[in-house]
Amino acid sequence: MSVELVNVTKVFTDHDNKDKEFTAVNNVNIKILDGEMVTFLGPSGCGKTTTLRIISGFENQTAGDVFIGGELVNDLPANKRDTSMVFQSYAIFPHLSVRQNIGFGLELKGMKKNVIKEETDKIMETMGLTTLGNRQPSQLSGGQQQRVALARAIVNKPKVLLFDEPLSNLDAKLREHMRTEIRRIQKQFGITSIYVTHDQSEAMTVSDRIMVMDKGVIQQIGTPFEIYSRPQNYFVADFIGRANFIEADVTEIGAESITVAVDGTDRNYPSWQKDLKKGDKAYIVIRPEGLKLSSDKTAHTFFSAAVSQAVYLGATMEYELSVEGRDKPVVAVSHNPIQEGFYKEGDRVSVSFDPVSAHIIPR
Ligand SMILES: Nc1ncnc2c1ncn2[C@@H]1O[C@H](COP(=O)(O)OP(=O)(O)OP(=O)(O)O)[C@@H](O)[C@H]1O
Repeated sequence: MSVELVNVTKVFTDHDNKDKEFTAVNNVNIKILDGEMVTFLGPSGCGKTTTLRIISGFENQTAGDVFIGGELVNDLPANKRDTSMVFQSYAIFPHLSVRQNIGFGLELKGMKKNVIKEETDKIMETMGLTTLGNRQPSQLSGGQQQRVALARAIVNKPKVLLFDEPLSNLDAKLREHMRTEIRRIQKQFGITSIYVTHDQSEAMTVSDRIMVMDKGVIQQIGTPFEIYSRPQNYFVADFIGRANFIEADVTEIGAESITVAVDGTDRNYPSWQKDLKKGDKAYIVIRPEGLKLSSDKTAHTFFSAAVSQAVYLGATMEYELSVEGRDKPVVAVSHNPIQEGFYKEGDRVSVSFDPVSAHIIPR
């Protein structure tokens, strides 16, 4: 079932000072398609949880409309919206067994005992909980508890699943495992899902599309590829992953490429933010893995640099490079250091990159 927000705004008023207002969500517009999984991503306080709570009905918007399955739900209370929320604190009942926890919602609905058993068995099998049915929550690991919470949400067959930072209480390894699990189950059931996180790699793993927010405002909505490789603006490029920003000026815009000049030298790039016009100030955004290092001084280079830090991480080698005339160091990552060679602190290197790895944004 689709979920649509039209011009949704939330203004909080300070309890002690009624004149003081704070806009937590500012004119948000998004349509989430049936069966799609969309993540709201952004720094703490950007308004992602408030937006989710507005969809669930736990919070009322100040202005704008919320549609679920094409139906206007502004005046529908949370329990009538056919959404189900999975929280970071699992909110499973400590005094009920796993099986009772999962079947709880079905019992509330007054379903027959044998149907409840059937439905509960099915979901427990899908979620790998079959052998844990009689355990109490206190006898479960964090990951198992989270799986019970998820099973309990899914067994009710909600039209929309809402996830509020569901994995933030788990350790790193379990988080990685659970996010692929959540994605697998979401796809299997085809449930429209909205997921809130401040963890980028979690967002990249679980999402069809990501909505990046800052200060209540949408910065970009796009696939993980678009968000990472084709950021709309400086905020998105800087917030998602790591990026190097090279100051440039737009000298020409063609059908297939943009020409920008760095220190007076023109070069063409195939990918750019389409609001840019000739004469605009721009940044070339280049991710650390897009940079190629070489010790060959005669190689075609973008700039030459000195290695100021070299960190070996096993799978990758990370470099911090200092470039004359630049205050900020340039960051480069080699994903195959054994083949590409190791550089050590103090080495001089030539730095180049393929224009396809770069993206041009407004400055
Ligand atoms: N009930 C409230 N009254 C006043 N201000 C609120 C209320 N709830 C949230 N806010 C403010 O609205 C802003 C957005 O909050 P929200 O919880 O949506 O952010 P978030 O992006 O989910 O952040 P986090 O990742 O820290 O949870 C914050 O500045 C928060 O302090």
